[in-house]
Amino acid sequence: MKGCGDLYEHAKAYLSHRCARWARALRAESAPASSGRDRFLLSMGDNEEVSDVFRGATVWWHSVPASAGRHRGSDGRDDVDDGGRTYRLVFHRRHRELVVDSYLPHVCREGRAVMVAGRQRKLFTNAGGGWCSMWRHVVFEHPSTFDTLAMDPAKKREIMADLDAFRNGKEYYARIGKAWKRGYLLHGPPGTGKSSMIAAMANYLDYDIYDIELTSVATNKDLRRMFIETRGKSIIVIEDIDCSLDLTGKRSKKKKRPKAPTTEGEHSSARDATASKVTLSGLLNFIDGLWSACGGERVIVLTTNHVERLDPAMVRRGRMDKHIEMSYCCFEAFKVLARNYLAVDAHPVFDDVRVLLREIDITTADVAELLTPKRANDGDGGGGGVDSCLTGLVAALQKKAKAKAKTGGASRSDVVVQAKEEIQD
Ligand SMILES: Nc1ncnc2c1ncn2[C@@H]1O[C@H](COP(=O)(O)OP(=O)(O)OP(=O)(O)O)[C@@H](O)[C@H]1O
Repeated sequence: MKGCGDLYEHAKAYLSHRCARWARALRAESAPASSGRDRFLLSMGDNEEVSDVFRGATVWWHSVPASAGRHRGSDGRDDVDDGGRTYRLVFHRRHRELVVDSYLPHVCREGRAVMVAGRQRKLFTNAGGGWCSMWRHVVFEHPSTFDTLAMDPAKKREIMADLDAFRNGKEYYARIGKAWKRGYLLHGPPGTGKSSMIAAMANYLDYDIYDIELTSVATNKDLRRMFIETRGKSIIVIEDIDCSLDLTGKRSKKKKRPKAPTTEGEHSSARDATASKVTLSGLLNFIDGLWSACGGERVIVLTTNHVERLDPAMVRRGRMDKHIEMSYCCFEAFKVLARNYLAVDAHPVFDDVRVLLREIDITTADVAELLTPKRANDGDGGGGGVDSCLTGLVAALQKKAKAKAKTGGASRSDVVVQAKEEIQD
């Protein structure tokens, strides 16, 4: 049946959902006052039977344990099963067309919806296990969404439209003969929201995340194996790709002296990178070699603070299809933060902030921190908390503007600084 590849799983989810609804209805009838919880999971036990009515036709689902033998239909195929338990569907022969053409697709649709609604997304990682190319996971619960992400709304809409086109593009990719995957390169200074963007993308698409610590992957072969073990509907992330390994030029086998690491993080990455035998060509194969087409529906995201350090082969279009610059905080991004952190859309200092942000490079993380209420009731959308956060931000921006003026001459924001000083005098 078209589009019902996981019929057993869909039927199982559908039946659990039906059972739960019936149980709720029964409980409401017998003890309405005690119906506090409305979410619980039920499933059919072995040898149980559940009936269902669809457009006036009654059907019966039987749950058959593995040991009871698998029923082989006239077409030589098993009943709906996962290699263990089987569901056998019984109905009157006059309903055959209705069941095959309408009821089973309905079960698939509903079952899939139940699975999506109840699915816990996962964050997989290979980090922390030494030379380990095994995935371990935790439940993914990052709260970042495109609503909370501070950036230019037009850019945000463009990215969301791009993700929609990808998610709905199965047939398109098949038609043009391209693997169903898309590469995003997120670049920009630290603290501008690259990780937040990845979490927002995962929440928007409802995908799992595979976060690869490249320095913990021993060889190209391990990297390929890890890719094969990832599932569809996932985002595969390699953060800080520029300091993960010395990938520049390894493809051409030139001996390049690695850049001297500057931070402790870069020191340890450099140590691990020396030990890892993953090469640029291994990584390029991982991103879009033949193996990378297996399974489909994968987004690959690379992040870097130094896009200029990356090998052009790695970031060329077709491999990294969309380059997204996460830049310093602009006024539009500030407005998102002000709404989310302080519940304000307008304030007398907004004009000052607009002028200052045009001149001053400040990360979104820094602005977010300055807008974080410092006392319990500050963030309730009114009162002194809002004023003190916003004036604190303006003061910080003015300080930066002054420092910039000292080193680089006057700027438009000096006008604001001067005006403020005049008022204070
Ligand atoms: N664009 C943004 N929108 C909302 N919050 C942001 C944004 N940028 C930064 N932040 C805030 O700053 C924190 C750090 O941001 P994030 O980790 O996403 O930045 P990053 O660019 O990935 O940094 P790094 O390059 O150091 O990994 C986030 O937890 C969030 O609170």
